[in-house]
Amino acid sequence: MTFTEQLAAAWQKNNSLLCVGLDPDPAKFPAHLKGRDDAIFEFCTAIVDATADLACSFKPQIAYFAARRAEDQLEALIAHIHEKHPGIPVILDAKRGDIGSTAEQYAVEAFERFRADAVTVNPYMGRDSVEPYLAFPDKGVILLCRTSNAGGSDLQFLDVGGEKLYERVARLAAEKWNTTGQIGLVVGATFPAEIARVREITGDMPLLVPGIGAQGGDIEATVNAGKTAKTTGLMINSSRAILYAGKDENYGEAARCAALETRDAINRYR
Ligand SMILES: O=C(O)c1cc(=O)[nH]c(=O)n1[C@@H]1O[C@H](COP(=O)(O)O)[C@@H](O)[C@H]1O
Repeated sequence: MTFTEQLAAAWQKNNSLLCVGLDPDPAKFPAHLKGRDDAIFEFCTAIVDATADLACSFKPQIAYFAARRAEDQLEALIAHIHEKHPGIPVILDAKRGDIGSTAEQYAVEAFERFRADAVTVNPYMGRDSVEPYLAFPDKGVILLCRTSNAGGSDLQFLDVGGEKLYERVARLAAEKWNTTGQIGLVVGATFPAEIARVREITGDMPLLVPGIGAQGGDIEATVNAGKTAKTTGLMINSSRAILYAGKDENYGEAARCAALETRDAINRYR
């Protein structure tokens, strides 16, 4: 099954457009996990097990693992998701971008080492920097387009011959690069007008939309701007608001409540 087929099945099965982001910060872990060698794995698997039936995808952010020499725990976490919750795609958030020969190694890292179903990629270096990921036909490649941070406008809003740079990225992706149907785009929930514009340019392309929850993006505006005719098409990511909803041993339950509330809030506007 390809990433897009898996995602479509998960949207249906869990009646959910919610992507649960896995950004484990040990400084925010409950006290009973502190000091444990496997704390990151333990923390994340409890969140995954508590929310898997409410999510359309999981998105581990690689920096949170690499910064603590915990790539082995990331491997084990993704293996756990595939084994215990088959059918829920894993997007490795790595935001890679480099010349083709190096991109080939990043693709092997994401898809063979970590066994992710999709990876986030920075399109700044152009088509040949994206192609090595597309060589894995079952995998998804999610390109940064209009990011959720304020500074995203520094470059993404530049005029490039009558359109903004993020619009050019969306158009290149939809009209030229997506010959195999593997590409998706990142568009921040903090910019609903741009979500609508990207949807207009890209048809039914899956959009990863971070920025609700901790970054304050509006769920109603996000869903209205980004949903497709089938009322899907979105992976609306929330990380901190779910991960750290609880502070003690019951953090899994608290995460489940936050995920349920978010999934249902999203569904109200579909
Ligand atoms: O690619 C991403 O996932 C991403 C793109 C973007 O424009 N903005 C953004 O916040 N993200 C990621 O989405 C997550 C947002 O986390 P919360 O703000 O805690 O929900 C982090 O892992 C970010 O790295």
